[in-house]
Amino acid sequence: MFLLDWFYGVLASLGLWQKEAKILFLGLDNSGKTTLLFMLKDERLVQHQPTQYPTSEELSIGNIKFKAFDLGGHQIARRVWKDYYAKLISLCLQVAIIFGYLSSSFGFVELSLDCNTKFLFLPCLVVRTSWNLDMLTEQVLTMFDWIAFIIPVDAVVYLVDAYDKERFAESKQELDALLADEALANVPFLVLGNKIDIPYAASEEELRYYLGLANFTTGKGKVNLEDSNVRPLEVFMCSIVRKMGYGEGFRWLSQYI
Ligand SMILES: Nc1nc2c(ncn2[C@@H]2O[C@H](COP(=O)(O)OP(=O)(O)OP(=O)(O)O)[C@@H](O)[C@H]2O)c(=O)[nH]1
Ligand SMILES: [Mg+2]
Repeated sequence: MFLLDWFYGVLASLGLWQKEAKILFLGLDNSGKTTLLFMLKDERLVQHQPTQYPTSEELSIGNIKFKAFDLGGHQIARRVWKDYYAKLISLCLQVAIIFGYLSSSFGFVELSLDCNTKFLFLPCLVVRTSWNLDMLTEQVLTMFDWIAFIIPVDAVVYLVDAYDKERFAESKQELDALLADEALANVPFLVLGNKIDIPYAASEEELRYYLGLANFTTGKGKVNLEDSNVRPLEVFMCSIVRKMGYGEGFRWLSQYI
């Protein structure tokens, strides 16, 4: 009961109570994505190795669902960011191959189709002879993973290490690419300037300036953007290790999810 109250408290305080959301945590390596994910999950500070593979955490109690995807921020991981919000074509191929495998396994192709159509199913027949049951199971599981991933993204939380000024240009480049991507058009962006506990970390104004967001943020507090066709975008400064700042950011974000 205590645990339930606690979870309810954390999610309610972040404005995520009774919401079902898919949120991507993006940002350069070392910006604090995994630290934030686990802070939200366990309210504990844990030292993590750099994330090598995409991970997701789902907090679900009653009708609260909050699924966060941490895709890692190093160079190679960044290449798959796009995959995780636009895997539709690959998924269609995957479904076609599995359908082909199953239909050819049941003799459907041999029995009911004419010669020309059978030719189209040739790749499926090749797959059938080269796959075993384990491979099929693996493909089906992968397919379910992908289905989870292509469910449209509700929000992006983009983390920036506010102390690492030398990497602001690199971070801006990645952020610009995300903001320009059609697949994420109109998706709300919460930009978190993290690590403000470190002396000489950038101020909010500096960060807005270096990320080129000075004239693009849409306003803190309750701002109704429903009819304006403007993407909600705002910068909040935070320190995950001190548990400060990101709560306001999530509360702001929750009004657009
Ligand atoms: N001082 C300070 N350090 C932080 C803060 N948040 C995270 N860190 C540290 O920053 C480092 C990187 O944190 P991670 O959460 O692993 O970063 P990441 O974005 O997941 O990095 P990749 O997995 O490589 O993409 C760790 O040493 C954290 O302890 C913060 O608020 N303040
Ligand atoms: Mg990580």
